[in-house]
Amino acid sequence: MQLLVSVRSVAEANLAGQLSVDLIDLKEPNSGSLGATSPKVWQAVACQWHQRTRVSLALGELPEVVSVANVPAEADSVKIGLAGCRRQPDWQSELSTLFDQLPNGVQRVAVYYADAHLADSPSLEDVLDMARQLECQTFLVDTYDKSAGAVFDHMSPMQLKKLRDRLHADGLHFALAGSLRVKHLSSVAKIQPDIVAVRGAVCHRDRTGEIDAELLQSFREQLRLAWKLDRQEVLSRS
Ligand SMILES: O=C[C@H](O)COP(=O)(O)O
Repeated sequence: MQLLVSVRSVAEANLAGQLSVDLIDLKEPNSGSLGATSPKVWQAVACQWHQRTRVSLALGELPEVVSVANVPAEADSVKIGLAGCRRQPDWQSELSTLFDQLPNGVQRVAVYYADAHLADSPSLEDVLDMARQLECQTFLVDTYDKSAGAVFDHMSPMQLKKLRDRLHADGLHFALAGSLRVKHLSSVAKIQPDIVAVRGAVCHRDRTGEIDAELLQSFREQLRLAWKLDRQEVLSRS
């Protein structure tokens, strides 16, 4: 299990990097669930950190992404949200065109919004189909409307566990996000995603505040403990 932390600036990326998170994810929280930071920040962070940790980029929602020309080759992966695409017939081919323009080696993340009805985004089956067709390496479940609860308000742990099994059978990594908090970690540990992705839980106030080193360290420790406890329970039952 790896920890991804979304950061909005070079300073926050440096903090997350110094605390050895597994993935530094660049994202502007004031611009929505997958809001993009500037290409200048992508470049600076990817160049500085790519040899020590993976750097992922949020590029925004598909209808507003016009180009991926500024994505640095040092980035590990990119994700593009699908809000507003549910009734757009060409969303998959538009996404495919953008993915094909990425620098070699930059991985593709498929994004499914658990609150798809609020995002007007494609269904789970449609996003799964796209992930296979466009050869995505990771499948992210996140929430679009951060004021409408956490991921578990839209999908049950059982649904997420079944999804993880399907993704693993297809050779995809599973990343789980959506206003995850310490109180959710025992459920998260049972689901066993490959990547746990957060921002709000490790910020002052809310996800638009600043990342706090102590909150980040404490969240990571709680995640480690929840994982350990779950593994012990599994072993004791077997
Ligand atoms: O990719 C992960 C997201 O940035 C999670 O943000 P959140 O924890 O505030 O929902």
